[in-house]
Amino acid sequence: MSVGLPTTSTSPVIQVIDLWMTFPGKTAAQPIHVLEDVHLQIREGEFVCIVGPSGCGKSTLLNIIGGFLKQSHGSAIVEGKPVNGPDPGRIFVFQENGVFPWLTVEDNIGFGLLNHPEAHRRKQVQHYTDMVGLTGFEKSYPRELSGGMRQRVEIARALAAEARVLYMDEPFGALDFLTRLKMRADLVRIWQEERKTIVFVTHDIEEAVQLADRVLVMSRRPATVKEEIIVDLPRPRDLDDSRYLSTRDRIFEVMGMDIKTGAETNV
Ligand SMILES: Nc1ncnc2c1ncn2[C@@H]1O[C@H](COP(=O)(O)OP(=O)(O)OP(=O)(O)O)[C@@H](O)[C@H]1O
Repeated sequence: MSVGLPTTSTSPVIQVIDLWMTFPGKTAAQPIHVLEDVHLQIREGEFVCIVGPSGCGKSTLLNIIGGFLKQSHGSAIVEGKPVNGPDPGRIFVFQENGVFPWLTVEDNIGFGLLNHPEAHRRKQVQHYTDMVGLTGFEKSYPRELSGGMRQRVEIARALAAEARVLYMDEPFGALDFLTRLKMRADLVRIWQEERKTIVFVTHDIEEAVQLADRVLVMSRRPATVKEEIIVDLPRPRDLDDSRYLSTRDRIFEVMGMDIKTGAETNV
């Protein structure tokens, strides 16, 4: 399925055309076909979540768009050019352990600005430290912070480095439930202030509906984009709103899961 842009959109910042990915298996006769015929477009400033069954290839797709893996076939075009390796303007935020343990919060956040004038660096660091709610912790080391605070450091570091695109792979996956809820709300606020393009991979369908402009639902492996669901709801989203709940239920349905029991259905 080809998924695209709302009709009012400008040209896409990310474009994936007929993308296939196969990993060599343990033997040449058993290659692992992961992605097949993936097409997608993401416009500047859009917040897109990718969901799908475990092991279907979500991280693989993100790693190809991010320049860490080379596809077997097809094109990944970002900011008008074929992806040919990572780019400092497009930053990954992973589940955990992305911060440098030997640097303080402020040095972590300012890490991408080492070549910039000191005054600019300090201003950026303070601005993003405040934005992610870490004011007062500038001199702390990561070991002195909670998991949620460490994720805030990572997000602030990406923003301070003036990333235009954020690739987020289960960034809140290691956090407890309440911290996840808080981080989601904060990420929405930050995205509304910054309007970066965000591509966010998650297992969590509720998280996707809470965050995204569009949710891309992938099929089982070899995966393609099975359906795109537009989440046209005002933010911050009311998790009891019937439209929120019906969007969530639709994604469960597309994924072939029974919302009440978690059992797979025959979709
Ligand atoms: N470098 C690799 N070499 C061989 N196989 C790989 C490699 N990377 C991923 N795979 C395989 O590709 C498939 C897709 O993996 P991927 O991590 O992209 O899925 P995912 O949807 O992100 O998974 P999850 O939801 O569990 O995080 C898996 O079967 C995995 O074992």
